[in-house]
Amino acid sequence: MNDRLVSGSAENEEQYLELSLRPQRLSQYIGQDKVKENLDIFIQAAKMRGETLDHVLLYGPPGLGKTTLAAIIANEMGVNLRTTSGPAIERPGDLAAILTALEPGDVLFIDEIHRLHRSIEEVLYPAMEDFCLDIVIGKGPEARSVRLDLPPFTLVGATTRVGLLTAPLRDRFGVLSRLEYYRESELSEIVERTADILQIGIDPHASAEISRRSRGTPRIANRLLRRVRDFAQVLGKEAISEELSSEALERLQVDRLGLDHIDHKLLTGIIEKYRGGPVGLDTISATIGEESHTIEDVYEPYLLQIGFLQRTSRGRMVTDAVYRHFNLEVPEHD
Ligand SMILES: Nc1ncnc2c1ncn2[C@@H]1O[C@H](COP(=O)(O)OP(=O)(O)OP(=O)(O)O)[C@@H](O)[C@H]1O
Ligand SMILES: [Mg+2]
Repeated sequence: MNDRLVSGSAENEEQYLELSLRPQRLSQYIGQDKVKENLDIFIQAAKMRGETLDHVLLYGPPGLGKTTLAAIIANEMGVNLRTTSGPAIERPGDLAAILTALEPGDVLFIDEIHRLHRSIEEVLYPAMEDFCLDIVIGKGPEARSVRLDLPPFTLVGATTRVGLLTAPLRDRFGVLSRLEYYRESELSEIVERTADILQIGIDPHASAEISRRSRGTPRIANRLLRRVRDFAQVLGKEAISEELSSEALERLQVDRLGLDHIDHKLLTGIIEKYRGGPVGLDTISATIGEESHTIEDVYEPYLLQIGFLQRTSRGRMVTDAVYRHFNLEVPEHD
């Protein structure tokens, strides 16, 4: 799935590139206006009171800027950012070690927080609520619990699957921010900003075209831009013209809505084999050979967002828009 050009997740080498592309301040963070306005107020208020910022949960599809925002929060608060992730914390002791090493006010970023083990979550509850740790020393009848004070800190959690978070954990976040897919105009701004950093010129029509094909996702926009830049470089061009970008995007086989061969397989599969649906997720999964949870987390959200798929109680259905997109005759409805 990671060799997919329009995948929202980051490939390995990409993670390094992204570091240099990440905006550092809230004012440079494009789009997500509501999330930004709220955070701005909460950050200012916390700073005025000289307190730490309340715990923040960021959720939404991959590549929309959760990690970026976590770093911005730390920057704006003027504190250190400590980064870890749900799967990286294997034992309660690992988390205890991280928490006791924090300095007052620090931001602790836990990526993929839905993957934290339950026993580790329980360590987190008193830490988030009362800034303390309850540790058990010894075993059996000798065992006793010791309470350790922690410095006040801000937990920033990120997840693509907020539904998997337990209620007690979710309830301990004071700020819940849902990131949305970006508008085309916002993506164009992001593409132009990135082109600037990469020191290549770009025609506004070209950045608009890249944005249209980026599934509302900055990571994909930046990735398509880099691939288009490769074409420009090889052809010895100093700027990306409209013509060059359309030709390059055509060759990259990302269609005009940013759909690739897997989306095509999924959508035409439902049309050809199940007359447009409804059809169950597991059946789709077997038909196209992708795991159900991958379909649910990775492929489906954007197709739902653009109104190409509908979720019904009896399964998934394609909409008329899909038939039109593939130049197929729209079936009659009764
Ligand atoms: N609002 C934004 N303005 C400018 N660039 C952005 C914005 N949001 C994201 N980006 C760029 O998109 C890329 C991906 O963002 P980021 O890594 O923060 O996404 P993410 O939500 O953490 O993804 P994942 O769920 O895979 O962890 C980064 O290179 C970042 O520079
Ligand atoms: Mg991230």
